Amino acid sequence: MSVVILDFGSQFTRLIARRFRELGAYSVILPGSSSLERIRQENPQGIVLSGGPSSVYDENAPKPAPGVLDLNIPILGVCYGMQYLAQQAGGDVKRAGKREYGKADLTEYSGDLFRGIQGEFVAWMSHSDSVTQLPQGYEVCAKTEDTPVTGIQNTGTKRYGVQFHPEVVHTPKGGQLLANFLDICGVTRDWNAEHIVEELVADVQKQVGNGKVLLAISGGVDSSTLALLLAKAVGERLTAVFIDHGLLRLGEREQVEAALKPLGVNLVTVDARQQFLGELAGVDDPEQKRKIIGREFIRAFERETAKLGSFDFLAQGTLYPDVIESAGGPHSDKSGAANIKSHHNVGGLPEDLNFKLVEPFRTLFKDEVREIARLLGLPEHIRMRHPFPGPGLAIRCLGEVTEEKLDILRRVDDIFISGLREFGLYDGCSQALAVLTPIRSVGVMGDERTYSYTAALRAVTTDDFMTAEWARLPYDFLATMSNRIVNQVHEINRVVYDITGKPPATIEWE
Ligand SMILES: Nc1ncnc2c1ncn2[C@@H]1O[C@H](COP(=O)(O)OP(=O)(O)OP(=O)(O)O)[C@@H](O)[C@H]1O
Ligand SMILES: O=c1[nH]c(=O)c2[nH+]cn([C@@H]3O[C@H](COP(=O)(O)O)[C@@H](O)[C@H]3O)c2[nH]1
Ligand SMILES: NC(=O)CC[C@H](N)C(=O)O
Ligand SMILES: [Mg+2]
Repeated sequence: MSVVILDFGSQFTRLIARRFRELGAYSVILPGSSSLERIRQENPQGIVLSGGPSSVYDENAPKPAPGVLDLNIPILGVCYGMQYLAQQAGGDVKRAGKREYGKADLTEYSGDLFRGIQGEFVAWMSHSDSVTQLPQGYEVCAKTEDTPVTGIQNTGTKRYGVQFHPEVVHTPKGGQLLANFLDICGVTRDWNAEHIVEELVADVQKQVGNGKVLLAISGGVDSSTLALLLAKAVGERLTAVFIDHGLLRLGEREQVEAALKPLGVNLVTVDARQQFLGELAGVDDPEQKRKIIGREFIRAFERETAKLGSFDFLAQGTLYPDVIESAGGPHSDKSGAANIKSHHNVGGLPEDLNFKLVEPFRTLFKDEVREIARLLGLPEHIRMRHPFPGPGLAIRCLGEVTEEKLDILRRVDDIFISGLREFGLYDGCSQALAVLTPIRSVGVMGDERTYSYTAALRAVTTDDFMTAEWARLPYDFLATMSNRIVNQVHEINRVVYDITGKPPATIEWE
């Protein structure tokens, strides 16, 4: 039993599934054009038609397969999905006079979808088309000032539509609306992290059969959690490989080895410092750096495979944000989204990959992986560790990466991160980092002129790393950090704090 989400290309389709998971409901995302037979295999109790970039009146507008709308189960259309429902039932959809983008207040709302919801309802909008004529059998159940038809319902056939996106966090009461839809469908809400683990274990076993799995492990949250999951799924047929690419932080190799030991996973550490730094020499373009790192990771795994015996499968702790940001690359999803940066484990992978990838977390978000980690008993200090990107300090050393710059950055980073812990601020940030910029500026120290590098500090708060706010760290703390860095790292004479959110910036600088 499930809810089937038909995807018409919205950026937020995965968020619908995510909200259902949070509400304890099992859902499956299928392409919008899936056949009726395929949809029936999932035994759905309800269907969601997602949003999407097309307009329903376009000649080639994507549509659900014939018969889907005749299924005798509740259907919720979101944005494009609502416009499609309205059009199919004989209503009209046109480019609106007033487009809505961002937050809008519902001026009126009522009906089954809004049961139990009171007070103001802030709805996040992203549309240029609107339902201009209500189809027969439907009534309006929500309005905004600019869009008189913002919600529609046909309680007889149990067809519902909303013009806004209930799945995004910027629609604060959207979760309640989706919960109401689940109730209308009669979905039992007993889906939880335990089920997810069972399902992931079964999927891995099905994919891998009797094969051997090499796990790319970094000591980070995702790959450490994956180690525990894979140990459950394939037991002894698992070998974890940790690459020291020379781009790690101060003392990180020893710390990771010590932290992973108690997990009881068969761990091999590979010293690939020369190889990575050699390949990166002279390269200053961020995308090129990322691609080189992605490729060298794979080459390092291949060399280990040659030593350790054959491995068909390479497991990585890839998450959904890595996939969506790497869109368009050789190992990314063909979602039509823009390429923001090639994450080393997705868009940065070489075309000639000789492993089959095992990536059970590919559709999940960080906080969900942390829930799985809790269930699998990952120690808290690993579970709540800030993420550290696979390309490591290479993407925080802007421009060309050299041993000298890495050494400077390591010392700055260590002062900042230890400082956050010392002042009890580490857990309040989702991620913190230091960047070595290529900017040199004039300073005065000990009455002498200096002409040295600028370091940037960055700390953000976020749930899912898709969007982020810069952390409001106390001025006194920042002052202490600036002081310590300039005093202890002689190559730095200026420290700045990054006060940009994501968007418009990203978390890493490259
Ligand atoms: N030094 C490394 N050695 C081996 N594999 C690595 C290394 N760094 C990253 N990886 C692989 O790349 C994947 C993606 O890295 P990413 O940093 O997103 O995840 P993570 O390190 O597991 O967790 P976190 O996001 O908490 O740092 C990892 O899950 C792991 O499979
Ligand atoms: O393993 C990784 N390989 C990569 O290539 C990579 N690029 C960014 N990140 C991490 O992803 C999150 C979002 O980062 P951005 O806002 O910079 O895109 C942040 O947590 C980043 O640290 C990476 N992790
Ligand atoms: N977010 C959406 O689903 C948008 C639907 C349609 N393209 C519109 O502009 O109204
Ligand atoms: Mg990491």
